[in-house]
Amino acid sequence: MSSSKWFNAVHLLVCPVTVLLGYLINAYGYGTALQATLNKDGLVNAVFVKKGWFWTSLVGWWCIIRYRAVPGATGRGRRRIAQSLKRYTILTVWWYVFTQGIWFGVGPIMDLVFVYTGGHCHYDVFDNAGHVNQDFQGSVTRTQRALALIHNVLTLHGDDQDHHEKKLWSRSVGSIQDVLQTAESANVTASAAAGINSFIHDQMHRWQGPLTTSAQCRRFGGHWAGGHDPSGHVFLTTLMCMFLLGELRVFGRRALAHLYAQKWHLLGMVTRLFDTGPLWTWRRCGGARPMSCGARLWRALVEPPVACAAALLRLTRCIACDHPVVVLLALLVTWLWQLLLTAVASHFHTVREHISGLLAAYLVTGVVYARDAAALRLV
Ligand SMILES: CCCCC/C=C\C/C=C\C/C=C\C/C=C\CCCC(=O)SCCNC(=O)CCNC(=O)[C@H](O)C(C)(C)COP(=O)(O)OP(=O)(O)OC[C@H]1O[C@@H](n2cnc3c(N)ncnc32)[C@H](O)[C@@H]1OP(=O)(O)O
Repeated sequence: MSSSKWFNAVHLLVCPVTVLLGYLINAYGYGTALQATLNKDGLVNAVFVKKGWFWTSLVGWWCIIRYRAVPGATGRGRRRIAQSLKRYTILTVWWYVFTQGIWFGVGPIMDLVFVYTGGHCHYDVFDNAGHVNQDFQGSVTRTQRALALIHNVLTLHGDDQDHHEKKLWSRSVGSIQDVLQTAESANVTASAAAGINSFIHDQMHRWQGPLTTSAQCRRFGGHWAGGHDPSGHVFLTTLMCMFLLGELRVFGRRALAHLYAQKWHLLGMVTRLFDTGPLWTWRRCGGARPMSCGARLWRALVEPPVACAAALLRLTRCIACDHPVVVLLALLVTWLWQLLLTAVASHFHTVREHISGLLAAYLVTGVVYARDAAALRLV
């Protein structure tokens, strides 16, 4: 099988296989340990994955420009960049309309599918036993944050309640206050729980509405539940992996050849990072002309971190400027790892919601790169 066919196979299969692997990990009972490493509010998810199209755009375009065809072939180089820009623009528009919004005031496709299949922004704060509903926000931190927000909105509109609502209003505010102060279950009876939930739901939709997208619902402390919710994470990680692998086809050979040609230079830069241990330096200070104790301590304890920082800076600059394909591959591995975690985290989404997120990204990127396959094969 030629390398081009291999690459084609990897490009087409890596995302579906990663999702399938996640399901197999769950099926064989190893999912719990992996799910424990998952943090919705963690740095990787909040800063990288959720803003992943920005990072993917940045690194992808830097590689496309850095590894563009040799200056001599300007016509072909310009044509390739124009083709990459066309593919990138299609995928960026698709990313936007599927996850961010179709138009001003119109939610993204993933939320429209959800709403039209019966989904809603719920406020089931208390369960039938009068405790805070565990499924309401999924974590204590998020629940506390959501309840504080609901409490502020109810307090702000306390005077807007008519006589009948006043009683419900004070009971709702009181119950939420109990939970916020004691972080335990409020003294809400089962019969009262449903009434309080429905009152909070109506108030939040009245004062903070319309809550018709997952972003608005999340922002105003609601729980996005009840419809078919295509997984935005599966969609986004698949779209990013398919884009990076697709463009790697354009410059991958040249980038990896350049990396291979400088392998010893890079290896030397990496080993120099570790060549600064204090004991190693202390031994070297012995030598023919033994140094004073103070001078040896300076050489052993102060110079090594400085030398290590300088070596790290040189290596970072070399990779970022001369071998950005290393950063692209690191991003690719990160997105695939996050895709695996999302597939393993069965409590976030059903399999069908994963599959709809996957297909939404996969079909568009498949068509975009299949259309350019002939041009890409010649690269
Ligand atoms: C044309 C120019 C050419 C030249 C370009 C040159 C250079 C380019 C340089 C720069 C680029 C400039 C322009 C490029 C164009 C565009 C730039 C893009 C800018 C951005 O990019 S600006 C980002 C704005 N956008 C946000 O700021 C985030 C908004 N948000 C979302 O867009 C969604 O969020 C999404 C889609 C990320 C996920 O959608 P979703 O929420 O539906 O996800 P899903 O339902 O699957 O997950 C259910 C729950 O499980 C949790 N979960 C699942 N898997 C998990 C895992 N593995 N680890 C931890 N938690 C996980 C989730 O965190 C979630 O929990 P929760 O939502 O409560 O956190």
